[in-house]
Amino acid sequence: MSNLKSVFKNRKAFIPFVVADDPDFDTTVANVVALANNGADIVEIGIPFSDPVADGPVIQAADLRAFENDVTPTKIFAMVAEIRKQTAIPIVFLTYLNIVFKYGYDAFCQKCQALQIDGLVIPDMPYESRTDLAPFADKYNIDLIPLITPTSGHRIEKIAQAATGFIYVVSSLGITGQRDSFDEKLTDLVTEINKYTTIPTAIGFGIHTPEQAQHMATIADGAIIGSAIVDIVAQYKQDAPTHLAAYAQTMRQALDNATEKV
Ligand SMILES: O=P(O)(O)OC[C@@H](O)[C@@H](O)c1c[nH]c2ccccc12
Repeated sequence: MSNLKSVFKNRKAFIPFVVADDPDFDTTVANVVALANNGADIVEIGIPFSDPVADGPVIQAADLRAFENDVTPTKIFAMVAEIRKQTAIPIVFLTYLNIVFKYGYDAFCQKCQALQIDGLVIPDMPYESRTDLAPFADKYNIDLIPLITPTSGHRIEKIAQAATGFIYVVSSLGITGQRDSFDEKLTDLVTEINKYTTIPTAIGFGIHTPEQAQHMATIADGAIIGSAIVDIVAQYKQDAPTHLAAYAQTMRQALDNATEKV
């Protein structure tokens, strides 16, 4: 079984997202370790890209800070190597296809495997375009985590059936960032996905409070939290790890309180 899929067996998954090299190399390492030690089940590490079409202002600003530090995939692989000295937590990269293409599909996936990166989330790679990268992901046992959105419609069946690891359910249309309310139809979307697959689902986009996380975990198998985490990093900079630890514990508790509704 995919390492990622097995994460969801025992509890609702808490999946925080950080931007690599924001505010710096060492703090990124410390942030991931703090999240891992305080209730995260998978950490999503963002590899900044110059044209992040799906990202809202909070994550775009973090990308810019990382670019000021001359972030590159090579530097991020070195960060993960440091992280791996301290935690075995499952990690997925979130990035855009051009980053992987430029590094080389084979070399990138090989490097991921060497660092125990379990999956890739690539928001600008539609399901239909995954065929170039998929053979390399398969070769090195990397899950390509698909995104399903409220407008995926008739494509849901084939996306769900081909999925490995978990499915990233995008809560609402638009860009990343905090939201105050969510469409009631989200439950129907997850129910529809579950008709076609037993792969776990995690909901992301807009979740920032423990109450929202708990609600999402009654609908799906986990919650992905990005901008709220990146905001804490922006605010506390080198002191972020202790603040992230406290936030992670709150989210962990909220997810543990969730009971399955569907
Ligand atoms: O920031 P939010 O609203 O909590 O959403 C998660 C998100 O940040 C993370 O998964 C993500 C960062 N960049 C993305 C681009 C596309 C899809 C998802 C993402």
